[in-house]
Amino acid sequence: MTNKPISEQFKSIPTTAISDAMKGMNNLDPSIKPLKDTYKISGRALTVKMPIGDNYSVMKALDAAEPGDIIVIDAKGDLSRAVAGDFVIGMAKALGIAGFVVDGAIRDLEACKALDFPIFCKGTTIAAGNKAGQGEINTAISCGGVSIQPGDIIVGDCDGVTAIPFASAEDVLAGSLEKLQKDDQRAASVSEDIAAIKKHLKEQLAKG
Ligand SMILES: O=C([O-])CC(=O)C(=O)O
Repeated sequence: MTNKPISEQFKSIPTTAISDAMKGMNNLDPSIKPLKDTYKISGRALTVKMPIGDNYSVMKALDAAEPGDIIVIDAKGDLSRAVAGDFVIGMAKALGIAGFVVDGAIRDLEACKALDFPIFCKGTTIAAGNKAGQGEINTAISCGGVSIQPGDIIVGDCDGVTAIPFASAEDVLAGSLEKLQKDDQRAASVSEDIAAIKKHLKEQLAKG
């Protein structure tokens, strides 16, 4: 047994195994991708709901965040205004925030990559957001087509981002570990043995 918080126990598990354990139900839209393939995040969601183009509430989120939180932003899929650039991301990194997941865009791509802070987003843009004072933090949001509650567990890697409702985290963890073990057994059962591969394919095709 481990004493690690459950949100950290997902860090070594690929999103694909977590997705399989949840039957693919809570994966964010695949257009939300890491800026670098090496990024892997796992932590509790601090949610942000912002009107298109107004990133005031992202500042509120930075102010409220605890180290290890993942800022998950419902930016309504807008790609015309950035929710953050290298200045905001630099502050997030210094505060110990574990990552940004955005249904929208960031800017200052080169500088953001140089900060080596895990950002998962739909794209990049040039224009900054306004800070008009609207938006909410820590309320239920929809990000990338998935409902996310504050405190849900967010896991992201090179394949994308998935959200685990906190109440089902123990079950999903057990299901993901079981799936990983099955995947290993399946791979070992065929290895590079052509006869074993043919047998496996025959069994799969017989199910069709
Ligand atoms: O301040 C902003 O809203 C976006 C920005 O340019 C930065 O974070 O560098």
